[in-house]
Amino acid sequence: MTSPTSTAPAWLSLPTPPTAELHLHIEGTIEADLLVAAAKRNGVELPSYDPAVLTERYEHFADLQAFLDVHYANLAVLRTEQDFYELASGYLTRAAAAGVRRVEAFFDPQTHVNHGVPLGEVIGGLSAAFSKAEETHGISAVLLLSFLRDLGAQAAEEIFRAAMPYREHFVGVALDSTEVGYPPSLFEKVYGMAASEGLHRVAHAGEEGGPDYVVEALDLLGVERVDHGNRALEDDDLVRRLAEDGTPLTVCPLSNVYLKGVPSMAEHPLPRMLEAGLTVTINSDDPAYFGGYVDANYAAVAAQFELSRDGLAQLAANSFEATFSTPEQRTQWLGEVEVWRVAAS
Ligand SMILES: Nc1ncnc2[nH]cnc12
Ligand SMILES: [Zn+2]
Repeated sequence: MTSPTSTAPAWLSLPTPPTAELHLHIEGTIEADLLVAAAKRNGVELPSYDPAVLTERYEHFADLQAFLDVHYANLAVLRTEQDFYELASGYLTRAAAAGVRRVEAFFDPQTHVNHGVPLGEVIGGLSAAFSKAEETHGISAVLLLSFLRDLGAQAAEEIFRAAMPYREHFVGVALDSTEVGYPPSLFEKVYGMAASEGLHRVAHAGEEGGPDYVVEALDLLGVERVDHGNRALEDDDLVRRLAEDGTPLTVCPLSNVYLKGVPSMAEHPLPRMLEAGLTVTINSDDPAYFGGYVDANYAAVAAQFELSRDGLAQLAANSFEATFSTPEQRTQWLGEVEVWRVAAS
């Protein structure tokens, strides 16, 4: 994997710009130490209890599905409200060190409910950590309830109804898991239900699915951001539309390399996205699996594409502009980016 080298410009040694993280699966932050500890205390079998053996597998995913198979198997270790609290607290501690000021994180309730964990324990643990993130870590943190597309539309509607008693604990809905074969059109009804509840809407599209998946997410689900969106580049009209509308893409560079969406960081479409005038944001997706947190993603693209400090500050500003936050919060964070940009010169 690409990492900053000794030939990197001096300003790269400065911390990552203050940033928002808008494409982060909270379950994808499960580091091997929590994985092993939770497995032991909950009596869940793992293929190994050696963190080095467990994480060695993460270097060799053939594609998205190969990752998801390992990821979902690992998540069987999470059983109690305390497990979810520790998961979220661990992430927030690492995110604060990586420069994150705002996180809008996905959680996949269906995974846990299907493991027999009550929904209230999942949401209780995550939201307990998130609601004190500002005080503890200086991070504004909110949740997006994500539907597993491969479980289908009916299951999505069921979990959505079940989550309504916890409505105040999440600000939007999302769509993730196996993409190809599960187009956004299947989820039009549940996204309509979410819109009626005043929830924000985002969806993974164009990670492995074609540009038609991105068009459907925009037209049928009414998404305000596209998660990944890489394959939108195959459709010039779509690229023009995304650029004109300023629709943010939550791009995950290291994830794309680890899951073979791109053959190498050198071939990542980020420069083409920027040239096309797309509103790109940088994110970590599942950082426990893909070589690092959001700072590692900034560092990887900065080193690979020799981004200027202004370029990095623009990516950070895009991330804050793309948040579901208040104008006052955005003004505050954009000011912090400007301070970073000037200090980095
Ligand atoms: N990159 C990704 N794409 C789709 N679903 C996911 N779930 C966790 N990470 C994912
Ligand atoms: Zn993702």
